[in-house]
Amino acid sequence: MGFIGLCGVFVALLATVCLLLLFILTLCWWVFPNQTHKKLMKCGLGGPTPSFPLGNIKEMKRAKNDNIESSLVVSSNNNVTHDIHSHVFPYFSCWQKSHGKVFVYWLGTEPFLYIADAELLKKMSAEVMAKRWGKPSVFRNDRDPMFGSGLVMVEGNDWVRHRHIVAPAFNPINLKGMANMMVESANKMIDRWATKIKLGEPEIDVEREIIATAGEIIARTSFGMKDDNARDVFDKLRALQMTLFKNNRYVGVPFGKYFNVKKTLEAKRLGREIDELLSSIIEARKKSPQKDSQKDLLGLLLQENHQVDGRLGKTLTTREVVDECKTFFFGGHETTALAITWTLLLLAMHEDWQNQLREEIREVVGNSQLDISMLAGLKKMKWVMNEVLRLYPPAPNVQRQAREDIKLDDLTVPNGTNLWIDVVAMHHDTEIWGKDANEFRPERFMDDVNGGCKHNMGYLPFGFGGRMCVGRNLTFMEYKIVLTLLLSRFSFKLSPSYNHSPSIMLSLRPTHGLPLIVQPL
Ligand code: HEM
Repeated sequence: MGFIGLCGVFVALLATVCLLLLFILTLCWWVFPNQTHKKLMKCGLGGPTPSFPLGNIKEMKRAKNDNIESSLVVSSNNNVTHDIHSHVFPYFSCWQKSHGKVFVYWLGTEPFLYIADAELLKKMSAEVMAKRWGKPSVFRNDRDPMFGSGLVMVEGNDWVRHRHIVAPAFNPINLKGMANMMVESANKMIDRWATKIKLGEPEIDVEREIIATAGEIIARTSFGMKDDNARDVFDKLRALQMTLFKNNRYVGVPFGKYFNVKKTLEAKRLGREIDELLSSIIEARKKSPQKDSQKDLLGLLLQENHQVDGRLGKTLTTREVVDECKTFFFGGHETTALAITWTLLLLAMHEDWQNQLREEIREVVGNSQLDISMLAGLKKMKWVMNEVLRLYPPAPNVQRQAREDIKLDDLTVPNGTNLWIDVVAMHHDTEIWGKDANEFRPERFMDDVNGGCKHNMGYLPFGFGGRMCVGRNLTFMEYKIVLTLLLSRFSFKLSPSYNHSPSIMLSLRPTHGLPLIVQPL
């Protein structure tokens, strides 16, 4: 065969490969997603019309940008409103008006079943056990540098294995050993604030301060912060979070990651460096003669791993332990910090509750040193926490992906369907909470763990079913320790410069920080 003949064969081969690729992409981006969409529409569901390749992202971004600069102040008494759903999820709130509490919308080429209906969720979780749920592949890929194959993202039997090893580390007896680390980090922050106040600067951005402190606490409780390697990991984890979430994102859009190649590559580099540093910390720990005396989560994971070593399917590899450490950091610090931050906003607005909590602290702790056994006595503080997590849930949504067809009465959710559960909408729904759903009333939790909600799936700050948050005991402890120390030293007032504009950046946070006027007692 001559040169021209060879070229012809090569061109024909290339054309075949291109056609095949085009065929596969058409199937993945158009045919399969539209089949799912049609099946859901046949069950009577509606939703906004998508366009290719962005789906409904354009409308979502437009609505979000319109809201970001606006503030939710009720002008009469300069008070803020807690009716935040239409502000943080303006697109969902708008689509709910036309399509109800369950509808289909699209992120890029991925249809999502939107759910703000507690009853439907109850039926689904009764039908599908934790192990049989998946997590949307688009989010698993997008958040790979943060969570890898950590507990938040793993599925099936791997999830069961990880959960069996990770959950015992968070039992209250193990957590006791971490209380001192929390007290030390909180006291460092308190000293910083006291110095600022002495210098005549009583206005403090408590959000920034508390996120930094909670980051330090989670790093210390997860993998220790004794050496430079650990500090380096901590700095890089924070940088990774900024890189991933300050970036304009196009999740679900074909090649969306590459719209900002620089940021994507930076995230990959940081992810790689963090993995290497954490691996070296873990290997050093395994060889350390004092490894059993280190009471952080990593020490407990390695012990747990060691105890069951040899039994099939019950151990984590070093790679998996790395991913769990990252998962604790990303899943645990900002969520807890935001629970404390929103609490300080609400206490600054409700001086009566600030005083009630201070009184309770006086009764329970008195002049003694704060001891972990006292925390259970802080009952009103628990009601306040529950109410804050209802009004401002740091984890504002939960996602799932069906791994099989799910049949519920008239609705069939096809295998592969992504689900988006809108926790903010459910927590503010007057149909299940009553007319005062948007008011701060901690006493609703006095005699009822569900806060008087008419539906037991209407309150989901820590998720639901077997995948319920594994770190919630750690949060309860940290919340009570930090708040007790803060309320014992300072009083809080809202600064006139506060602009109430909650927004979603993975978690639900105050867009412009939380400046408070802090005074020593
Ligand atoms: C206020 C604080 C917190 C909130 C609001 C929160 C919220 C949640 C929610 C909603 C889920 C369920 C996600 C889903 O079903 O897809 C979850 C799961 C999880 N959380 Fe938390 N979390 C908090 C604190 C923590 C802490 C302190 C840690 C660890 C240090 C942690 C680690 C995890 C892990 C590993 C999972 C995955 C559990 C599983 O899938 O089996 N969280 N969290």
